[in-house]
Amino acid sequence: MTTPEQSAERPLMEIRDLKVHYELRGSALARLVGGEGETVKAVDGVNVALRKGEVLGLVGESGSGKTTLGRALLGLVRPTSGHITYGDLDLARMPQRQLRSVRRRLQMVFQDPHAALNPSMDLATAIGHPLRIHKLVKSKAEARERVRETLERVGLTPADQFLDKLPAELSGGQKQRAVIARAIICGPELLVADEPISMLDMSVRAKILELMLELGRDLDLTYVYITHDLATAKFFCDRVAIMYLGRVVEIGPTEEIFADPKHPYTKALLRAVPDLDPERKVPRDLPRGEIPDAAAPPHGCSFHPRCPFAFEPCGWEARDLRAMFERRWIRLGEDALAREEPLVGELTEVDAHEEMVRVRAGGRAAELTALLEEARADEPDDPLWKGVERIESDGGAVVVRFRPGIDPGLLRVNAVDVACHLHDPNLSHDH
Ligand SMILES: Nc1ncnc2c1ncn2[C@@H]1O[C@H](COP(=O)(O)OP(=O)(O)OP(=O)(O)O)[C@@H](O)[C@H]1O
Repeated sequence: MTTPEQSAERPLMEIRDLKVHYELRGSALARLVGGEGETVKAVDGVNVALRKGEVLGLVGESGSGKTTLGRALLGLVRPTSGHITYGDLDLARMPQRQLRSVRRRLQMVFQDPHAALNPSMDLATAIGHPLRIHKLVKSKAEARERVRETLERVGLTPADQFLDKLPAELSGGQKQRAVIARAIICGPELLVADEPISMLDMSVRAKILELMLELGRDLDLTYVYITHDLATAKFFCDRVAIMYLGRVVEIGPTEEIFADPKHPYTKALLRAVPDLDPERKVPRDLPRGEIPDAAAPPHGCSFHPRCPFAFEPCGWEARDLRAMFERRWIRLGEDALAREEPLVGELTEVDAHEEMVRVRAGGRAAELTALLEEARADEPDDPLWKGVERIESDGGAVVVRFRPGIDPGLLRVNAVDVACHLHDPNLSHDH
């Protein structure tokens, strides 16, 4: 059965299995010894259908891939694979030359209005520029008239007083209004707004968002709003997509995401709101660990090393065991480190994505096994232990085997799609 929502009109844009991977060349030394560069998976398999007229928020910590995804939607970044269907076109595969003509309909509002405007160009020239590029006006006078109307629309009034101004003569809020004017002057359908208010004074932030909402209604715009700030996402967005390491981990109506977040990462982000420090990008109470490196994302669910609810299928690997020891030594101090580190020395060098780890214990296999059991007894609730299937001796070595990890896909729960095994009725767990 299709719900009214599903049977609604065709999406404005459909993003399917989109990947943007960057090849890093690697250090000179690594290349000399034949090593390969790393690949940063900035966007790693995103599926989203953008509905006409909606405001979709892309929310996540720094490095989660929001900007890369937003830029890919406008053809400003070449995807590695996947599709971006816009009308009958696939923007992911279009040659740059053809993309240029589509870009009139797809515009971006940047974070820094000071950098977005050429300091030596007056507003009439700067805002009118796209009209001339896309040959939408016949004369300078016509362009000036269109700019005048657009300035009125964005609240830079009386427009005549702004036409000949230079950016330096404007306040931050006025500059962002000018940037918005330039973005809407060619009649776009989609605006990707990347942190459009984060560099503005607190006093003008709400006014800019209100202006964008008003323009959205009047001009039938669709917005992708990129932010790490959940408070503004709650105010501004119809739907929110929570991103983590290049993937959408939860997406749904803003109201439901805020009232009943399903992914442990979304829950952790929401606990950090309201926030007294708007500059802080990483929620203080996020579970252990930093956001991992996008060049070597964790196995299975990328969030599992930080997730307090992680369980058997979440993607345990050798690195998690090493991280457990690092936490243990921070907790127990120098003495434990001096005593235990030589025993698990090889383990601390393990970096691979391995579902098993073999540590040559140099004749001390029994001691190492005992240490692992001691660590488990000390912190039995550490989710890592759910992932450890077996610890066994093999000759002089100790082998730790992990349960096989499964990559979580998006599952529908109420009105929300969430990529988390906790919500998969086919996987047994005790939460
Ligand atoms: N041109 C590039 N070359 C290599 N890596 C890149 C490039 N652009 C982005 N990345 C990497 O891709 C990942 C995602 O970056 P992106 O800027 O999209 O994230 P973000 O969520 O927008 O972060 P922020 O909020 O800090 O802008 C990061 O690890 C980043 O370092």
